[in-house]
Amino acid sequence: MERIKKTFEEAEKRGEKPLIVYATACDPDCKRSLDVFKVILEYADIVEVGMPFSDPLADGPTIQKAHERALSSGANTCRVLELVSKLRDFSEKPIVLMGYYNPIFVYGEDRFIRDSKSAGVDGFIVPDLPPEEGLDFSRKVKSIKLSPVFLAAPTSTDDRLKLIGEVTGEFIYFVSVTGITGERDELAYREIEENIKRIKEITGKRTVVGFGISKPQHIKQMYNTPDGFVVGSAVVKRIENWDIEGLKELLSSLKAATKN
Ligand SMILES: O=P(O)(O)OC[C@@H](O)[C@@H](O)c1c[nH]c2ccccc12
Repeated sequence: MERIKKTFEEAEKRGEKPLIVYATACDPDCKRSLDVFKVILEYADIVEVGMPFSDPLADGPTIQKAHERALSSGANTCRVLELVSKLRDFSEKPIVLMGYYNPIFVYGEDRFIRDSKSAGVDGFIVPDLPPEEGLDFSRKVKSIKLSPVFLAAPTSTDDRLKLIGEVTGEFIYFVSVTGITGERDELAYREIEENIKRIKEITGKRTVVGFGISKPQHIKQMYNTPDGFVVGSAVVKRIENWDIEGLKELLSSLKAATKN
């Protein structure tokens, strides 16, 4: 939890908001993925590493294909954790693992949490683990000072947000749309800001926004309210095209937008 907290606090002091960058681990394979994440770490404040899974139900076509590429290159939980520990060798930035529950269950929940901690993971996003079912997971993760990250959606009721606030760790992830991951031209800025205000009032937790963000203007249009911005599909698209220069340009323009 420490690295994440420190990142938010330091960004706040600098008058910035953390840029959280998602990519799928081992896309297109574990070796090249290490190089991709090294590039990402030059720009991102927090890195979100996706664990490849055959049925990523919250993901749109761009990220689905990334999961497929990674799986066909032989990715599995051990290799994802190996990748994280290699990243840890040269960066102290927070690393949050995004993984569906099934592979975690198969690996063994306790073993997974323990091995993630040794690899240098700071937090977990498990999109198919609702807060009601995530109490145990949350307790275990918090007890070793890591951060469970729960999702809130535009449809979350006040009661549900209260529960989400209790089980989540350092921050909440507000999903900007009721739908799947993927780039969007425009976002419902005012509605997003109203929802995030409501979430922060009810839970007292920092709240970041993701789903659909792919341009600096998206961040600028709602700069004041969220505590951080997540970008995924736009990044994964550059990886799919193996356009590393394009990836650097994208990340540098997005990072610039997170500075006030
Ligand atoms: O791809 P987008 O629309 O930029 O959204 C971020 C998202 O990719 C990343 O946070 C993520 C990837 N898979 C997820 C599943 C659930 C929640 C979040 C995610």
